[in-house]
Amino acid sequence: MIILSVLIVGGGLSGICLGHTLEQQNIDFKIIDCNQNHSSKVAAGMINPMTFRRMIKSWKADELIPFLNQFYAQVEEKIEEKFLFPIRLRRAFASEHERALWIERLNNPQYANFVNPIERSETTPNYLKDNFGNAFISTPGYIDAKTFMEANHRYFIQKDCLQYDNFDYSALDVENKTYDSKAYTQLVFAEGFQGEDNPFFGYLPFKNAKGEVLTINSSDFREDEILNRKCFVLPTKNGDFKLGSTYAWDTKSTEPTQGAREALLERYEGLSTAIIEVVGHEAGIRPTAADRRPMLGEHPQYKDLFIFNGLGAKGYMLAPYFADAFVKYLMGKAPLDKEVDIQRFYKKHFKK
Ligand SMILES: Cc1cc2nc3c(=O)[nH]c(=O)nc-3n(C[C@H](O)[C@H](O)[C@H](O)COP(=O)(O)OP(=O)(O)OC[C@H]3O[C@@H](n4cnc5c(N)ncnc54)[C@H](O)[C@@H]3O)c2cc1C
Repeated sequence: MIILSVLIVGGGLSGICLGHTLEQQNIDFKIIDCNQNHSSKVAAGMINPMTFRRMIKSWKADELIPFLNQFYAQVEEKIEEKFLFPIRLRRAFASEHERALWIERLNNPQYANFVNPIERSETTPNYLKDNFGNAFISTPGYIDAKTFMEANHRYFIQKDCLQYDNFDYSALDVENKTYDSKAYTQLVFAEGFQGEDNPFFGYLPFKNAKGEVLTINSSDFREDEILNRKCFVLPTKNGDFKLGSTYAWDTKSTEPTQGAREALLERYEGLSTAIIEVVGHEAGIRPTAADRRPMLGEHPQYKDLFIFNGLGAKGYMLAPYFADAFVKYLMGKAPLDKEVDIQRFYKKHFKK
């Protein structure tokens, strides 16, 4: 039997999903988190299985969706908190071309789980600027990110599996596998965008993307659907709505900006006529790899030193599935998918 004691640095979505997966396998673990989250907590938490640009399924959607449905339902039951809200996603087509692609997907059985017939005007909200038609995407809905984070932190703190602290690299002895003089068997860095400053993994091609989201009020919006075209309007359990989101690269600032606020409101004006009031504005940074695939795996020189990062813009969709794959890999049960394994970057950075 393998006895592991895993130290996880970072208690965002990645650290939490790893924690639950390790707990399921009866593996001892501890999460250290500095309690300053700038991604998982501000995320809209939308699960969107389509990539609209080319109107295709997003990467691995067929495997990820059933997995996350089961995973989040189990976590909700375990921690006694509801955070996954099933709701449909209405796509307002951006062009005739997009509408035509949608009709092609409707005739393709491989898309049967995700696409639905084009909506009639009677079922379309009157506030939608509906130039090319619209249709629903079947999705599990959205995760209320703040509830998810707070409830999971409470759960792991109460189990003594999470402590708030800044990870001190100078207290790490990678040769003897100790941190702060305490032994671990494996160490996983799940630090989100701050991973690019990690002294062991900072060489990886991070291409982090800042994102901003507004919280808005409106008495007009339907509360039973997410609306999407160039921006999204997502109802929350508190009765307000999230309007998001922007992308900006090459910045480490987590401050909201006037420019992003204006950009979101301009996109909103192209989507809907409903009167809105802005009541909040948040920013965060999506930890993203240059090739937009997760970055998972072991350091090429230091054994038992791992990274779990790069979940990008669809973390809530990817994390459950890849936490499971990663724990199997830690236990020596299965190799990592080559597309996510950081070995894909070794050649460039390390000679044999
Ligand atoms: C505006 C915005 C909107 C988004 N919308 C969606 C969406 O709708 N759907 C979706 O699926 N995804 C969305 N995402 C993406 C999603 O939020 C990310 O993929 C995911 O949160 C990444 O989680 P993570 O745990 O890897 O990183 P993080 O959430 O950044 O967590 C890393 C954690 O590590 C801790 N940490 C870092 N360094 C240290 C250290 N040295 N010591 C101790 N602790 C440390 C930090 O405090 C933090 O808590 C969005 C992101 C943003 C910014």
